[in-house]
Amino acid sequence: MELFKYLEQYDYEQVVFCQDEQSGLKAIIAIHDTTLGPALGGTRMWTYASEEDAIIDALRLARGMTYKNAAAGLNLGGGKTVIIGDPRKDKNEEMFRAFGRYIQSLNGRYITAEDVGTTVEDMDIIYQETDYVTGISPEFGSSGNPSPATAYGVYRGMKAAAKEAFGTDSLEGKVVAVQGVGNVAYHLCRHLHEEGARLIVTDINKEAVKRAVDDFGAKAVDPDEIYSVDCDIYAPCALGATINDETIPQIKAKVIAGSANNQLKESKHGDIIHEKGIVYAPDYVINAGGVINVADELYGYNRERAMKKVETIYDAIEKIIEISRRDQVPTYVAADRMAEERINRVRNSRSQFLRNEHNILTRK
Ligand SMILES: NC(=O)C1=CN([C@@H]2O[C@H](COP(=O)(O)OP(=O)(O)OC[C@H]3O[C@@H](n4cnc5c(N)ncnc54)[C@H](O)[C@@H]3O)[C@@H](O)[C@H]2O)C=CC1
Ligand SMILES: CC(C)CC(=O)C(=O)O
Repeated sequence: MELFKYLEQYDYEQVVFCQDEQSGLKAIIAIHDTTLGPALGGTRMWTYASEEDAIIDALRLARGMTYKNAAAGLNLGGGKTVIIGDPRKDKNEEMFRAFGRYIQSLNGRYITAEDVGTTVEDMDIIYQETDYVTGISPEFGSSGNPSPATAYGVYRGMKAAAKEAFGTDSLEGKVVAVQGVGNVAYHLCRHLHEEGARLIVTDINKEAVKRAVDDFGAKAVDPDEIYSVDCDIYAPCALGATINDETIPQIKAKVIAGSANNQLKESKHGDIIHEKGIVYAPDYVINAGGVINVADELYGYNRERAMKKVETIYDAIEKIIEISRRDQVPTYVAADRMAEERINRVRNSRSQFLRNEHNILTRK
């Protein structure tokens, strides 16, 4: 791939390749934009088919964080890490310590947290080497696992999208097809079950499926079947790019609302679902609960304050739907506009000669 051409196209600031032979660490830290503040975004550990796939994933996820943090009103920029490896087999303490030292070397330009394949325990190890990590154990005064907060935000955003599609935000009796019932979606299923929604679930991990079936009476289907099931709402909660040329013709849902990052394979897929009349809750707006929660740590964590802000994801989705209607654009375009307007306002108001050196990391 022509890396610099790609970096230029979306104006990335920095990419750091981290290698530690002894522990097996191979990681890519991508920092997209720090206009609003230090780049905050989680660390994903995954087995990629190629190094190029890993780089592209890191870059796409980092850019998504710039938009997510901006749209959520956080004073944070966008970044993300991917560690190449199998989270079930390749993790070790030295790897996360080595990674922590790389984060420390960036001096606060990048702050990490959990993502797919990493846990609170991994963040605790990183914390041995750097202060620039969130989502560590509550014993350290931190917010712990961000997934329940993410799930609550998705639940709130799903209700707002349902109101647009069905005329009511009640999810009682609605059929929700959930793809991937991992950390976030398990908690999402709990909220939906408590409200009386009916669940259809799938996962490549059989234990995760069994837990949702046992705990919430969900119906299980094979991974390939989830797109075509009869449902009101499709909730993509696994990996990205599941809204694409192959899946769109199969989807019967009137709402797409889930936690996965980068759900649209390409922008054109956002246009296609809009033309089909599907209400799409833009991924980085609806799944901002986790980052809102961990970002609160930077001011001294207060769960009540954090969750109050997570609740407002309902209003954010309502606002985006309103802009989409008013400007006759798909919801993903409306969300991008909202995020870009905020970044540009701040960028333009910054003087070259009066830089603010204030560091929001009060823990330092
Ligand atoms: N954990 C968090 O707080 C946040 C997570 N997200 C995003 O939400 C999504 C889920 O995150 P987590 O729940 O933390 O991850 P997770 O790893 O706990 O859950 C993902 C689940 O998807 C399953 N899966 C993977 N590929 C699949 C496929 N092709 N078909 C069906 N199931 C499949 C996995 O087996 C796993 O159970 C990810 O895209 C993540 O980036 C976004 C914001 C915050
Ligand atoms: C898991 C979060 C704390 C941050 C993040 O990386 C995300 O929202 O995707």
